Amino acid sequence: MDHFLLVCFPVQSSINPLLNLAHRLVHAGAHVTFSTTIAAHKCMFPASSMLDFPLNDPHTNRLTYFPYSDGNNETKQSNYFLETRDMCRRSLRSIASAPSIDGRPAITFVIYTIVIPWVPEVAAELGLPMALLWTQPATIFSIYYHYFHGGYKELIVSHSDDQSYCLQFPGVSPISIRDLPSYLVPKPESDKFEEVILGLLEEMFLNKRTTVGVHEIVLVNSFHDLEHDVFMSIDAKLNVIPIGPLLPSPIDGGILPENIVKETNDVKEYMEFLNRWPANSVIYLSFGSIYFMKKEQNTEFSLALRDSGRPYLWVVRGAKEGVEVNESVEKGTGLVISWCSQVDVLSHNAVGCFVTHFSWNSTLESIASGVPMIGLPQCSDQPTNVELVKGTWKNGVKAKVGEDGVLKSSELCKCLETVMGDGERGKKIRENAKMWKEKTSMSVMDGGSSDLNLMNFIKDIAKCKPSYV
Ligand SMILES: O=c1ccn([C@@H]2O[C@H](COP(=O)(O)OP(=O)(O)O[C@H]3O[C@H](CO)[C@@H](O)[C@H](O)[C@H]3O)[C@@H](O)[C@H]2O)c(=O)[nH]1
Repeated sequence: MDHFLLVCFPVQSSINPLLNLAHRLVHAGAHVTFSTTIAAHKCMFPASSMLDFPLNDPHTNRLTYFPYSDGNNETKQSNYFLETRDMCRRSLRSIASAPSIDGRPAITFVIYTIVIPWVPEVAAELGLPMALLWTQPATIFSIYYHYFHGGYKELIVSHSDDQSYCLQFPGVSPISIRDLPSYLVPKPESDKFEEVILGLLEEMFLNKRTTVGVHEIVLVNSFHDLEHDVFMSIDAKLNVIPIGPLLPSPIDGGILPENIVKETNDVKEYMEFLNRWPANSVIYLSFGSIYFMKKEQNTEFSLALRDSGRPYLWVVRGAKEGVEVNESVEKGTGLVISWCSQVDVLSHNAVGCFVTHFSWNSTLESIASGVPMIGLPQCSDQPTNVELVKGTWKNGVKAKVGEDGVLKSSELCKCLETVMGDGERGKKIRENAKMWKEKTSMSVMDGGSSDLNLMNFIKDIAKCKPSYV
């Protein structure tokens, strides 16, 4: 049986799906070593010290946590993009090339998440086969792929004055330039952060030694029915395999380690809050693990929540600027918390709507729970994801943001009424959400398309001759 080394970019949105994949591989009988930075590892296991490496999972003897060092072992804020690359590479090489890890066989296969292109370099140096875990929709993969390989870059640049210009990517509904992943949209002023990310993506898509470059295996956190046309249109030699959704929940009886974001709330408090409300009545607001909404936006949210008259659970990370403790909170109809187990919240039947920024894990988790969405995309893949929700899956709406970039309370109230109210559109959206929930569970059940794909991937690794649906 193979021993997989799973390597992760140190953010919640990469750790959650990769950790779920680790559990699935273990469930299938494989050995797994899970590796992220030491700083992120310490957040996952606050009680352990550096001397604990490698750390065995308490629930299975086939899963080990063995972090790599990026030279900054105390904070996950390090600049892990460029400066620390050599350090990461050296540290990972010593893990990947160890003759055995804690008495287990040596590593035989490497799986890595996006924006860490030095991982496939290490795997290639050591002669280890590898796969990329793409943690965004297949649609986004296809768009980037054709941007770098199919002449779309030139097309976008030549139409940079007209962001309503429509592009047709294979398998993707026509999409205007403004709705593309934000890193691809030409901007009047350069944005250093976006340029760095785009550079890393370009490296990954063009480097012949990486998975995407040598046309090996790309595992996607999505499922066949959700993005059927895209999966059918992607070049077969790429071996793009849907195995999702990879949701942050234990599947082998184990308990997942704590979230890397340290802010935690008393689980009992918010679950008890949800228990008090009837089915589909509560608005849940949360914006992932990276973005902070500005004060003006939180003020508008506070007003909308008060005016909507509906109960709500609102996750506000960090300072609660602009979050007004209004009447609703005093009356006990609203709860503002710093963090929650989102999958548990979304699968609670009291939750009737998710106000989100359409990051991919949140979107998939909402789809899997059958919860309709309202959203205000911020950047990255989010502007494209919202088009899929609104136009293709029809299980949510995009809120209209004002010219100052703020979603006004009146507009949010309108969206809430559309999605949660008695109108025909809301009914249709809720029906679609339910339909996608069923399709999701069919894809991951024993014998479902994602389940079969993962099992075939595991079986075929040795043969290197995959056959997937
Ligand atoms: O209170 C909370 C808030 C979040 N989460 C979890 O944290 C993860 C957050 O991931 P995601 O929803 O994808 O949000 P971001 O952290 O914003 O995701 C980044 O990474 C994603 C995957 O690459 C991209 O789609 C996004 O655009 C990018 O912002 C999810 O699994 C959530 O369930 C919780 O458990 N509790």
